[in-house]
Amino acid sequence: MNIKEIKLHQLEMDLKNPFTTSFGTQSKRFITIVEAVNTDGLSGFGECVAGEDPLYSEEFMDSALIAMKKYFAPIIIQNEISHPDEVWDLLVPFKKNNMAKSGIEGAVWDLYAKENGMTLAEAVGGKKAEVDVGVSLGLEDTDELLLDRIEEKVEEGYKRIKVKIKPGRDVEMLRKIRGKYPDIPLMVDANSAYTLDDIELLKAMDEFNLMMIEQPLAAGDIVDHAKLQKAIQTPVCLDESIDSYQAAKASIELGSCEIINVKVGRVGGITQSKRIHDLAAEHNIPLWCGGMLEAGVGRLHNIAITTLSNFTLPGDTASSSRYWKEDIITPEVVAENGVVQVSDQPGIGAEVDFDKMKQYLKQTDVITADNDIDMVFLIDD
Ligand SMILES: O=C(O)CCC(=O)C1=CC=C[C@@H](O)[C@@H]1C(=O)O
Ligand SMILES: [Mg+2]
Repeated sequence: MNIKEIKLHQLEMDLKNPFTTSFGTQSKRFITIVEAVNTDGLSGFGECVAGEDPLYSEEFMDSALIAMKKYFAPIIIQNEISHPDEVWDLLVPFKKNNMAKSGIEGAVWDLYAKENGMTLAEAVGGKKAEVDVGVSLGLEDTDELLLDRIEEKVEEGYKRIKVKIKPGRDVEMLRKIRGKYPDIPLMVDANSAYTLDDIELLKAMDEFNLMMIEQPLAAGDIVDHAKLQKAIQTPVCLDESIDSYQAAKASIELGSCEIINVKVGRVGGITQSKRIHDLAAEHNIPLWCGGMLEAGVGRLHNIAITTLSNFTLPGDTASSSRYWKEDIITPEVVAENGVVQVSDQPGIGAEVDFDKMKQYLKQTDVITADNDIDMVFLIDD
């Protein structure tokens, strides 16, 4: 592959509806679209999913942008790459910054697939022609408003409903949901809002026949998650805790979860997602692909990874129109009856539409071979 420049398109996009979790409410996304251009002028696209503030994880948009600009983009341009799996090895001396790494790596994956006339799904080794999707609903001011939202999404045919919970908005809210919808595939996501002191409350959720409870305890608490999983029947699913292959391995060995939510950005990209996929498959731990309120590029990457066989549970890859008045890709992602068709076009399978993107674009930085890797340390070969 001959990558001659990397462009970092910085977007500010209004969400159609504010999204509330146990750690706060957001109504905008600041997203960087990474464009890797080869010497023939062909472009591959990735998306950096870092949050606006370091609340979901330690990474945030400004830190990720600096990491991409200062380190990761120049390194990718200045090194020979024959396959995108090599990106991880080139970046491995740099600790964490996984969402920044993944944004860059994603663009290289898309470019690689396009250079080889393959879909991104084929390039990652996926076989499915369509994937099942669910929907993730934020907290609403009242349970009644949440029930309205659920009704809408059930009617749209999503394959599972995920609702956010936090202390004070949990058991009673779930009782109302189950009262109205005794049988829908339902799961909850706590975004680390509880501790083991809440074990009786978490046990009480067993009565709701939930598909899983996602990330009830702190990200670093894989030991406590193992204790919790032994005490409750509801499968624990880890999200924030799984920030690497090693974290996945430790969590599986300790019995900290029965399900893993793979977010490509959180684990450092597609190559690491595949490693976690294979490890989980060996241990019969089912996966699903979590969302980060992505624009179209990230959404298509998520669809591609979901085509791997052990992504057996519906992911968060809902229709573009659930999030945006207008997405930046043509065609947009459309879920019909909870199913998204995987595009048969090369790479991510849709065009990044610069005309549409213009309305959101704040700035584009271009990194070329002339950009030095501005480091104090020298890295040994
Ligand atoms: O993209 C989606 O629809 C999923 C949104 C979602 O649930 C999340 C997005 C970003 C950070 C978190 O709040 C959260 C999650 O924890 O999964
Ligand atoms: Mg989550």
